[in-house]
Amino acid sequence: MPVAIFVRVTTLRIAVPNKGSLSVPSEQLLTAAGYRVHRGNRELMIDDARNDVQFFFLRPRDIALYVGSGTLDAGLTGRDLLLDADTGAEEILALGYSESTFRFAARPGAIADLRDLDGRRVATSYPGLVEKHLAEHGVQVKLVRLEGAVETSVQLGIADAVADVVETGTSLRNSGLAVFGEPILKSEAVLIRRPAAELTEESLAAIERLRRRLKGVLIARQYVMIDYDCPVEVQQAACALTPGIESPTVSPLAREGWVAVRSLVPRERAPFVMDELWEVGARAILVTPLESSRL
Ligand SMILES: Nc1ncnc2c1ncn2[C@@H]1O[C@H](COP(=O)(O)OP(=O)(O)OP(=O)(O)O)[C@@H](O)[C@H]1O
Ligand SMILES: O=P(O)(O)OC[C@H]1O[C@H](OP(=O)(O)OP(=O)(O)O)[C@H](O)[C@@H]1O
Ligand SMILES: [Mg+2]
Repeated sequence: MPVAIFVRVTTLRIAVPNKGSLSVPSEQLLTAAGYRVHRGNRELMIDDARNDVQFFFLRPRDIALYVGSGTLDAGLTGRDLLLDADTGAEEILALGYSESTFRFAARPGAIADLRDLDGRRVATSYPGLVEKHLAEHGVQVKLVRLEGAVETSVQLGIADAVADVVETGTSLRNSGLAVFGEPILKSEAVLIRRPAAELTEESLAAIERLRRRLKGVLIARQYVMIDYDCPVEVQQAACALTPGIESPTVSPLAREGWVAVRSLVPRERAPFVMDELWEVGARAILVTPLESSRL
């Protein structure tokens, strides 16, 4: 007797980093955006039926491959990994974490300029990115491909220079290396999707919804809501300090000659804006964090 197997067809299949520095902040961001993405038991896939999304937990380095080939619709990865894989997947939103630069480094004084690399051995885990950059500058090197701990390769004598991720610079310093030349790239976590031409209208709309949700959380993290009361005479000066993203909301107060103002201010500016508002005569100044937004 034939057995009917019910397979749910999801609108969106999304790749999420399963380890490394992208993994925890990616899960936190998706959770804050209302997705069920927490892996209680090292699951390889989570079916978030309520949002009509399936999440696949993959190595960060492989994510651009899955998305570029159309196996998955969207994913979270690093810009450097996306460009290294060069699969046709498109960056559609910068996510603001796992920030780094990608740079050349060598023993101090050994190599000063990109052109000095000609004919030398360069170690990297990002061969695609490095080859493309060097080709654009007409420089030919012997690439040494490594999985990680790239900085150690010069000390161990298998390379003359490295091209690697730099954040604080501690790894380079500990290996007795110094950067040279211009940064190859500024990287951070990014949301990527299949080339738009390959997506159905329904999938495109679902990815746009995902993008808007993630952006809403990022904006909520960057801004706080500020509320204050002020005399009508200083309203203009106060509003100039809190212009908001579009325009502040001004409402009349029961107290004659006073208004209440509500606006968004960048989180790190909030204490300074509060001081300045007080100086112009605003009172009852309150700051509240945002959980999410849709602007
Ligand atoms: N120290 C770091 N600071 C900021 N971003 C980093 C750092 N190391 C790696 N990244 C970024 O994290 C992303 C993922 O890189 P990768 O897969 O190498 O993860 P990882 O955090 O280095 O973990 P692992 O080395 O265990 O694989 C890349 O976009 C890379 O630029
Ligand atoms: O400038 P820093 O703050 O030192 O950070 C940069 C280092 O961090 C990452 O290394 P990771 O620990 O992931 O090891 P890996 O090189 O083996 O990936 C990256 O590959 C660099 O080596
Ligand atoms: Mg690493």
